[in-house]
Amino acid sequence: MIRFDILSTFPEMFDSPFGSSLLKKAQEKGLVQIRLHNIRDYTEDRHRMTDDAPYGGGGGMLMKVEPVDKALREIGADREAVPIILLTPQGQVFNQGVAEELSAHSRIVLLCGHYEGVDERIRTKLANREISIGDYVLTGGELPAMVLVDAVSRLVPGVLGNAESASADSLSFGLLEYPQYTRPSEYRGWGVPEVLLSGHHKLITSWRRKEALKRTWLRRPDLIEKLDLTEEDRKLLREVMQGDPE
Ligand SMILES: NC(=O)c1ccc(NC2CCCC2)nc1
Repeated sequence: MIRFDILSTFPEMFDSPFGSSLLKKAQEKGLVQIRLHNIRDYTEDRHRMTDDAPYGGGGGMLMKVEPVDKALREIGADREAVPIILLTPQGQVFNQGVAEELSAHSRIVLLCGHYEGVDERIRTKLANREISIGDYVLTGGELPAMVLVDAVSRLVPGVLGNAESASADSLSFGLLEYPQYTRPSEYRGWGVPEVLLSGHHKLITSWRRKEALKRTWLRRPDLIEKLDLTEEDRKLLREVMQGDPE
């Protein structure tokens, strides 16, 4: 069971991604709980302002610290034990390893910024982690929050059917996915590799491992260095590097 508290000025953005398919089922099964908090509900001025102009001038508006602080105190997130994550391009780059690490927590708080940025005190005094989903700038932290919730939730036991168990993810083993096929075995002259139709599980497993190594080596050689390859892997990789047509 994992509980996400998401602070946002646009909570309605989360309705559809969390209202369908696996994430909806996961909530119905009580495996994942997602609570949305509208930062605007924690403003105290008449205009319910959540942003203001930056000191020192310059264009754009910044997200104010008080409403975020009041929201955090309301949900009672103990800053020591709970990851309070600000989604920001300056953060630690999110990947499968970070998703695995976060899935071990029972509670995660996500702060979604907006406008040109957030008051620095949100970063230094309220959040205790910063995560980026990649090197690009978005209008808000909501989409990164959805990505994080999706990637972490699917690792919670029971969320994925035991068939597609998350542990079988190639990225969990640091490799890209091998080619996958389903019926029909022939379509418009496009066939399926014989080995997959052979029912020979040992051959299928090594074919898949080799294809994953080949694809990773060709597309993401940076991932290869991080692997602790078995002797069998090295043999397969040598064949791949020699352009073995197999
Ligand atoms: N790459 C990212 O994960 C990311 C996160 C937040 C963001 N924009 C937000 C940050 C504060 C104001 C808008 N842009 C990009």
